[in-house]
Amino acid sequence: MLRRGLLTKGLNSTTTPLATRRTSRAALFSFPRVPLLSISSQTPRFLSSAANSLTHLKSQLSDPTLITAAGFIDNEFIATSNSGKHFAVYDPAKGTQIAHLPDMGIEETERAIQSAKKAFPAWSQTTAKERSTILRTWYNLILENEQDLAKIITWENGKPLADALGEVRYGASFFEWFSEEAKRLYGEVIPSPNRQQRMIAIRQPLGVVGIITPWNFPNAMITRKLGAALAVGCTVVAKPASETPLSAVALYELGRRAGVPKGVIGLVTTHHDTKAIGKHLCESQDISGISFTGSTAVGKLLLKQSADTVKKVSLELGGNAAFIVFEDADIDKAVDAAVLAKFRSSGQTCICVNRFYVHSSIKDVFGERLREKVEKFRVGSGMEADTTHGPLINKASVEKVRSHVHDALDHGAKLLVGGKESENTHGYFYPPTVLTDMNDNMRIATEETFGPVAGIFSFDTEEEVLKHANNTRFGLAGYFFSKDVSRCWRVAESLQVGMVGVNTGAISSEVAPFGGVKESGIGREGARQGLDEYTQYKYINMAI
Ligand SMILES: NC(=O)c1ccc[n+]([C@@H]2O[C@H](COP(=O)([O-])OP(=O)(O)OC[C@H]3O[C@@H](n4cnc5c(N)ncnc54)[C@H](O)[C@@H]3O)[C@@H](O)[C@H]2O)c1
Ligand SMILES: O=CCCC(=O)O
Repeated sequence: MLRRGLLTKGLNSTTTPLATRRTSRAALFSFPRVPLLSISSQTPRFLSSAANSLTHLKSQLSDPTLITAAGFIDNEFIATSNSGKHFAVYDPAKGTQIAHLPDMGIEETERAIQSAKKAFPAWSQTTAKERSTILRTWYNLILENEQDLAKIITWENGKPLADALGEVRYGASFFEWFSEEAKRLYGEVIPSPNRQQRMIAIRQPLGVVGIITPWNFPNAMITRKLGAALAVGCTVVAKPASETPLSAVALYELGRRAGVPKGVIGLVTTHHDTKAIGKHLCESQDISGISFTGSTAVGKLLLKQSADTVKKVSLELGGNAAFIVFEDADIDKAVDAAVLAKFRSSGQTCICVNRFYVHSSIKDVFGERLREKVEKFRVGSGMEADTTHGPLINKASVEKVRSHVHDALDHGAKLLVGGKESENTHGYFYPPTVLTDMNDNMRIATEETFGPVAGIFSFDTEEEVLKHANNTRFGLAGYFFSKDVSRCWRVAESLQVGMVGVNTGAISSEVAPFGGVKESGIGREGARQGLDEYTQYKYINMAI
């Protein structure tokens, strides 16, 4: 399952570091080694090492101009911050620095806001067809550059190249979808109760919106928001995660080429000033809406910070998905879906399963078949062709996953596979792990692990499992397997979540409303509902 420098102690131990054991293909993507230092200890020599890495990355692309270590304000790439500070971006498969981006602050954010504010009147008055054409052109450019965009995702996020390519296409699908939906922003003609009045409701763009995105889908989480915002005529100031800003910059370069007018899209890159910039976006009277994807804790903070200016806030937050396998399920299909729904992006998606509930009569066979599948995973650098699962994003993520596994074992869980880390890896890896005999006293029962750990709980009745599945403040996604049609309706309607997969582990699509209930969020992305987050109704009463 684990290989090269990642081999698990006790399974197949080795002392050779990953970096020295690359395949020839992977060697194409190896970077000069740069010592790990904290950002505050950066020196010019240090910056130049990262610049070398960046030059090396560029040389691997068909179009090197897609990578720029810069933010984007007023249609210009800005490579230095006002403070002169930079922050580092790491390759999570090696733990080495690959780029330094300008660590922007309030001043640059305000400049981006003012630029977007200035651009709003003209952009909001373009026709739907004009906006649609620009989005469609941008979509085509993304597909033309999909291989390069995928490499950039893998470099900074770590996911396997094939998954990164999947993300690029998924991300592009939001531009395609919203280029079409732009033309269908229909209002309503309301049958008037008064013969002397005619009533209509039109839909108008909010204005300038602030967008904050996470690192787990560095491309698609931006396009899902940008596509909808631009389609209705909003202008945008976006702040990508500091772990993965290069994907955002590459998208912006393609947006510039697609003809997005000056000021319509701004991009502020930051690490140190993340909190201050988030607060500034929320409190600015020139920002009319906030759209955030990330953790529930930060989402709550942004919601509070937006209260004083009464902003429309759209939140796509954390989850704690249950995956229920009833006694009448097709077990093989359930196991295949479990692999996808749990281990996609090494467990780092918001809709990843956090708790498996398997009927007690099939718990052992389900666990055994899942173990067999997981043992076949190939964990390693996302750049290597046979890698099925990449690293986690950073050290803190590995520590959280480790603590969840230790906590489960301390409370009586049994390890079916994984759980033992290599001492020889340079990146942020955790071995895909399956635990059984889980119980409610374990942290995994209530906290989102956001990593490659499947914990199997057992149950006996439908009533009991629904109670457990819904016993959480999260409500993003839920999955279940059953062949009983009545039960399928019953359970789908009873799960307290925004999205349900019935006999499937793959639910994401640009045409479907993505979002959660309870503390998993407010609002929907994708689908026609995705436009609602960026528009408001205006009622017009016309006396005749
Ligand atoms: N519901 C969804 O669609 C969805 C999608 C992806 C990720 N997520 C959730 O995101 C979490 C993982 O992502 P993460 O660790 O990057 O989340 P995070 O909340 O730490 O970061 C998300 C973004 O918010 C920024 N940020 C952090 N603190 C901030 C602050 N005080 N003010 C303003 N911005 C701030 C980060 O820089 C990043 O850009 C998980 O909980 C996952 O479930 C949800
Ligand atoms: O991580 C959250 C988004 C995942 C998806 O859109 O499928």
